[in-house]
Amino acid sequence: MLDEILAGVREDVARRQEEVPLEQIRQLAAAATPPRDAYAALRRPGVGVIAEVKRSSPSKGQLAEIADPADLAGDYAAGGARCISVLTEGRWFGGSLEDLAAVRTAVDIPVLRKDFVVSSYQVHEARAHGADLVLLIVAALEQNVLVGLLERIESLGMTALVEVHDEEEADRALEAGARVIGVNARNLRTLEVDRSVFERIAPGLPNNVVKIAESGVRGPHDLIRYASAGADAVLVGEGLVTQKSPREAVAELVNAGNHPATPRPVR
Ligand SMILES: O=P(O)(O)OC[C@@H](O)[C@@H](O)c1c[nH]c2ccccc12
Repeated sequence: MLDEILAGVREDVARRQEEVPLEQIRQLAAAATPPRDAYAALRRPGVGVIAEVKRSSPSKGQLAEIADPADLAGDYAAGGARCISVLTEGRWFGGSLEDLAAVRTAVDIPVLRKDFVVSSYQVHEARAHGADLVLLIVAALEQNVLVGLLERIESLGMTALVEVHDEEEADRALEAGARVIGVNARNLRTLEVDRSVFERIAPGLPNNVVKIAESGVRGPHDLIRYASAGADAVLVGEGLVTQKSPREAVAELVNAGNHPATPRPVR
């Protein structure tokens, strides 16, 4: 699955780059409104909620229409989300860079560009559309490319969220210098969800690394389970976009994350 998605992404990037060349997107990135400090936001006390704008997924097809992503993001922020994640991949997830830009102007919290980033062009593009955080998927990148992209993201003042799915990838993320690591419970090759992956990997990560549990959060009890294993934040898509009131659904998770009985990471 991952390889098929990546092939489409490379085609789409090449097409966009023909229209807006690298030099131009660099200038747009340099002129963009300054990045917000996502690292600081994610280190605040309590388990944070990163709420995702996600229309479709390769495993489930369409999840929600989301006619107005800015509106949804506003609801997430009102519910107490720490950051907003915006899927910008179009073919499988139904997202776009326009969604990212619209969300960024609608909220005052950090915004993640969630995509399959394989080139520095996409990093500048992320910044040009307002991103504060950029996802890097270790399974999709050679080590030297991972290192280069991570440095590029941080040098533009953004934060890299480095996604892993097993111990070997976690070691590669640390070696690359990641300070925010996301453990995806979903295997991007098979699309299967295994919530125990976070419990296996998180205890091996250093205290100063921000740990994010990604995928499979259906409600407060999954958040508490991830928190017990050391999560600083959870990243939630399907479990929010399919709710009648996404704002209340976020608020419920945020309340669970702030509850005195909910474990919090030691540092
Ligand atoms: O909808 P869920 O199960 O709450 O998952 C959200 C998020 O973790 C998922 O969208 C995701 C995690 N890593 C990714 C990488 C690419 C695309 C999507 C993702």
